[in-house]
Amino acid sequence: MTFAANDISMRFGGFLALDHVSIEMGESDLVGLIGPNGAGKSTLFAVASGFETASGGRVVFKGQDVTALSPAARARLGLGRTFQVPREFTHLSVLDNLVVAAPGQLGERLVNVFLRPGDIARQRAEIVEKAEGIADFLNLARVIDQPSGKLSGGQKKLLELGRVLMLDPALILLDEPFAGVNPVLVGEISERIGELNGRGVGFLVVEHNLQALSDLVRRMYVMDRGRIIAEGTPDEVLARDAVREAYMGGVV
Ligand SMILES: Nc1ncnc2c1ncn2[C@@H]1O[C@H](COP(=O)(O)OP(=O)(O)OP(=O)(O)O)[C@@H](O)[C@H]1O
Repeated sequence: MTFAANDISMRFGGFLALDHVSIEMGESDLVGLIGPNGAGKSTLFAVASGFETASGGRVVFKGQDVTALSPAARARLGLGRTFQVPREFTHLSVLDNLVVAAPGQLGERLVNVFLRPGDIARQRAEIVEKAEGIADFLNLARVIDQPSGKLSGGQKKLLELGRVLMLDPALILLDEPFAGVNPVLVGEISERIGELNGRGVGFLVVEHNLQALSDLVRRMYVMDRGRIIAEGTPDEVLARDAVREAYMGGVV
């Protein structure tokens, strides 16, 4: 087991956004998380990645209790996330957006700028090379010098994925990778996720495009009103009455 959210509750005032939610993922798992608006998916992501502290429960990653760790500390352990609305620096180029996402850069500490300029240059060259490799893999090489604000919606999603890949993650929490993306790029993003998964990267994917998600993942959790209401293969889960009812009274 690589990742587990155990018995997570999240209370906002009198409102219980997460009600004893548990999910588990094995190594290199590829799992979906679906549910109607307001079900609690984003809140669960926020708790899993450390952006919110749950009212109860534990988050375990690679056998370690990470419940009290910051998002950055979790990222250093290999737990990465993307956001529903991409958070790239729009005025920076694609390359620079990837470069600044690399963790632990020597040049961040002023003392190193004076004492270790050679090391900084070497590290920078390595990071640029890694960023170029990732841009190639994501089919962003053509636009690598463009300001990222000029990218299409789908390219921004790819860049967001690229920024997480700079962390060498073992597990990526992907928040709506297909939202606002044209169908051709949906296919391309799915392919890249599949390839990364084949190389051992695990994914938990929140997505409203149930067709594209069903084609991608092996297993799905369904949330409704703060609870997990179903778990299984996409076909199993989408056939269940409770799931169909949760979605607009039966129209999935
Ligand atoms: N910081 C907060 N303060 C108060 N209520 C919150 C907060 N964050 C989320 N909620 C509430 O918790 C519930 C779950 O929200 P959440 O965003 O997790 O749902 P979701 O499943 O991700 O929905 P969507 O698919 O629309 O993104 C909602 O009713 C939301 O209003």
